[in-house]
Amino acid sequence: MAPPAVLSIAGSDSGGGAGIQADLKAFARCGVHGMTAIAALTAQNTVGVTGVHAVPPEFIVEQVKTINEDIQIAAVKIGMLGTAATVRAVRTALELLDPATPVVIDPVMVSESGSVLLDDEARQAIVEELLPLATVITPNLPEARVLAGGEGDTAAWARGGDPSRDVEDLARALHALGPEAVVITGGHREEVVDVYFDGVHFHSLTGERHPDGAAHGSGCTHSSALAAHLALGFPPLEAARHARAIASEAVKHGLRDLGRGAGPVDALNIAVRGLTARQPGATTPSNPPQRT
Ligand SMILES: Nc1ncnc2c1ncn2[C@@H]1O[C@H](COP(=O)(O)OP(=O)(O)O)[C@@H](O)[C@H]1O
Ligand SMILES: Cc1ncc(COP(=O)(O)O)c(N)n1
Repeated sequence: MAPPAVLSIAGSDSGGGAGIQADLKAFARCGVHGMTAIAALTAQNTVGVTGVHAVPPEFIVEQVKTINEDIQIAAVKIGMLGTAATVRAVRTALELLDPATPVVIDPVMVSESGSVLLDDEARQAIVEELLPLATVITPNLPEARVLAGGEGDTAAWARGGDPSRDVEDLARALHALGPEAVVITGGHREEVVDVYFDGVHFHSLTGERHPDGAAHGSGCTHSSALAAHLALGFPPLEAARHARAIASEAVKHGLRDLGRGAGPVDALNIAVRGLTARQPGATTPSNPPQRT
């Protein structure tokens, strides 16, 4: 029997750390088939984003429509969207799907390296067009503050929004925007606790804090793992617990020395696989092949 097939509608990170590239690794880690509708292209490395290229809205819809005509989509994860036109295209695409399809929205605003990935009109469009359709939304703490603030702009990220609002207060405000459940992820807090709220109960999802320096893509990995577990049949709270554990493990195995900036998470622990697969005498970056 084929594994569940999960769709990521998100941006491409050319450096392979976050976005679609992290999503596919997380899907593979969870044992689901990954599919993609690329919503934006970024020229990006671990240090920053030098350019963003929007995808024509009708082509975003076409990617989803074509998949949906042939493959049963067991869950959707939505990541970086960038512009309001892209948000509206994603809304149109979601309307093509079975309304029972679980939808996880990671409202990506700013990269780990500090580049703004969502304009203000798009942020408002996400609140109005997408959050009411979500099964689970997964903002990190600064994103939660900006979304719950209503007013303000994405640059409020840098100022941290209103720090006086506690996490539970923020989760209540975000739940009122329409999603069935909210997970405020904990990577930006001293204690890495993800706070889950389903409109009635709060749950603290705890675990070890792994060293900083390799969390680029942690939010993408988390939301993709959550969508994968919904596709595998887990209830949202259990899916969020698994997602926290998988994202945390990906931070632990993150590629801290890959570039000059925050290293990418690694949900597949590729470095260890490479070491075990490498044959004695095989070429390594410190022993490059000679040009003839
Ligand atoms: N240093 C860390 N140690 C363990 N888990 C982490 C760490 N940083 C982030 N995580 C986990 O990764 C997931 C994504 O969190 P976060 O970093 O807040 O998202 P984002 O990448 O959107 O800022 C969460 O489940 C969080 O608990
Ligand atoms: C295409 C794309 N999508 C999402 C992120 C956010 O991930 P992070 O905050 O870990 O940099 C990113 N940097 N690039």
